[in-house]
Amino acid sequence: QTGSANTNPSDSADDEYITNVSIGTPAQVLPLDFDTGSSDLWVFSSETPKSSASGHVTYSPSKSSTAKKLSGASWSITYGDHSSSSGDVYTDKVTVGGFSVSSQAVESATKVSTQFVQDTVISGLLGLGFDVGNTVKPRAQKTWFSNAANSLAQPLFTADLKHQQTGSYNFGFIDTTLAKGPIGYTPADGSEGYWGFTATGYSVGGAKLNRNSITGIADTGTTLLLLDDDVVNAYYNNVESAQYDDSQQGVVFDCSEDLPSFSFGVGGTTITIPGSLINLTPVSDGSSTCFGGLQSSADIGINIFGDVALKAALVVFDLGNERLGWAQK
Ligand SMILES: O=C(CNCCc1c[nH]c2ccccc12)Nc1scc(-c2ccccc2)c1C(=O)NCc1ccccc1
Repeated sequence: QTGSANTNPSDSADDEYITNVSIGTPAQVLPLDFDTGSSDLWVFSSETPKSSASGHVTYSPSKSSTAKKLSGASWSITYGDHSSSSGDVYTDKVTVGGFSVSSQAVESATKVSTQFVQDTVISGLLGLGFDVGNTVKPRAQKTWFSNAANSLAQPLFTADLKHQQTGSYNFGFIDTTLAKGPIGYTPADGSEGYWGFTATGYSVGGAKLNRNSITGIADTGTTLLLLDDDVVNAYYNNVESAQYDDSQQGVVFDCSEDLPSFSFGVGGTTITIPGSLINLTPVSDGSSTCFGGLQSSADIGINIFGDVALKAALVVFDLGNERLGWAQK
């Protein structure tokens, strides 16, 4: 058994990726942000204040014959950017890419922060992190993938995110035709709920990889590639017009710059992010100043290989073998 779902960038900056999910009977289709950096499946619902839910597709458990209230359960999540949501919990049938989980915890939002209220292209998140990261109390719930894993042909999924094109999340199989290079595997550390791993070194502009390892997480729910200052400086020292912009809270440069590539070693293979993927977007419409896709992780305390890095690879999230696979695209 397998599943395969298309995923699309939400806007011209590839800020997030939208995947349609069917919940309940009859199916209610919601656009969700699949997030390997968290472990809750939460949605805008009939219980979300009308003013907050305006413009969003919502889930109505009362309209689903298979919905059941999970009595006494609640959830509350806050992300590093201080966005947050909370609410109560139902179980219902959830289908992703043609594969169904009959009794999935669907976390209904009774409160959502402004950031999510304004982000009307998504109706919530589908966490693909490890179950230990789930916020439901008094008993943590399993992610959709964790519930599906034992019935899938293989207990793994792949992410194939693309710049301004349709990509895919595949469950239970690896479509190697999506990759150009071999898959390099490395152990995954799920103890914090994230898909943690260590890159063995990095290089700028196609030079030979150094041996400075980088430990971080593979996070489809974060837009940027967030790394230590010494790595970020080594990269932008090659970009003539690069400078830190206080108002933008990041490094910006002339949009006309020919950016160098950034490579990292993982599982015996090398993943190269073309410079074009690091030129993320103009700081505002029509501006000739662009915002970098590589930024500092200094004030975060964790390195995040977000969408900017993931777009360069086919990434295998292999729960069965507790490992991550990376292949150049
Ligand atoms: O939370 C996730 C994955 N889900 C994101 C869902 C989401 C959070 N706003 C959203 C808004 C829209 C859609 C999805 C999301 N990843 C991790 S691990 C550590 C941090 C972190 C910890 C401390 C400080 C900073 C980050 C984050 C983080 O906050 N990333 C988002 C971000 C990272 C940097 C800048 C902005 C956001």
